[in-house]
Amino acid sequence: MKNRPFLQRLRHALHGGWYAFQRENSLRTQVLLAGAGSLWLLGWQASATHWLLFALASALMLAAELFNSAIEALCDHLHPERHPAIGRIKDMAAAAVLITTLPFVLSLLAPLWVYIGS
Ligand SMILES: Nc1ncnc2c1ncn2[C@@H]1O[C@H](COP(=O)(O)OP(=O)(O)OP(=O)(O)O)[C@@H](O)[C@H]1O
Repeated sequence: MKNRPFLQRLRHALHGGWYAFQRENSLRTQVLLAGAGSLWLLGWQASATHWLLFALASALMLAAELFNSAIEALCDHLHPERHPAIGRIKDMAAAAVLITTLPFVLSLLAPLWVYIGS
């Protein structure tokens, strides 16, 4: 199953993303936030640098959420019963997502800072 053709791997990745999107409320919320953030930057006629920062921050946040969802799904599959260790693992994965929301919010505030400073 290793070293499959690129198009096949791409199909698997898109399938995984779509599965997570259908299953996870928080991923859908973050996609919505990224969309709303794009409208916000459009409204500010943001510079290329601000768009780049926003794109990087959004990609980081969405990727972290996908990893979080994958860890949650793995935990639930391997250990469906409640256990303090599973709770801690899920809490750590959630903390990683929380950290990535900081650059996302900062990337949205960047045009505002430039405006206030000018
Ligand atoms: N099997 C378990 N054993 C112990 N605690 C758990 C277990 N499953 C979840 N928890 C606790 O509940 C919290 C929420 O877990 P859950 O799997 O419901 O994620 P979620 O709220 O759907 O997260 P997300 O919004 O990222 O999808 C975990 O962070 C953990 O503290």
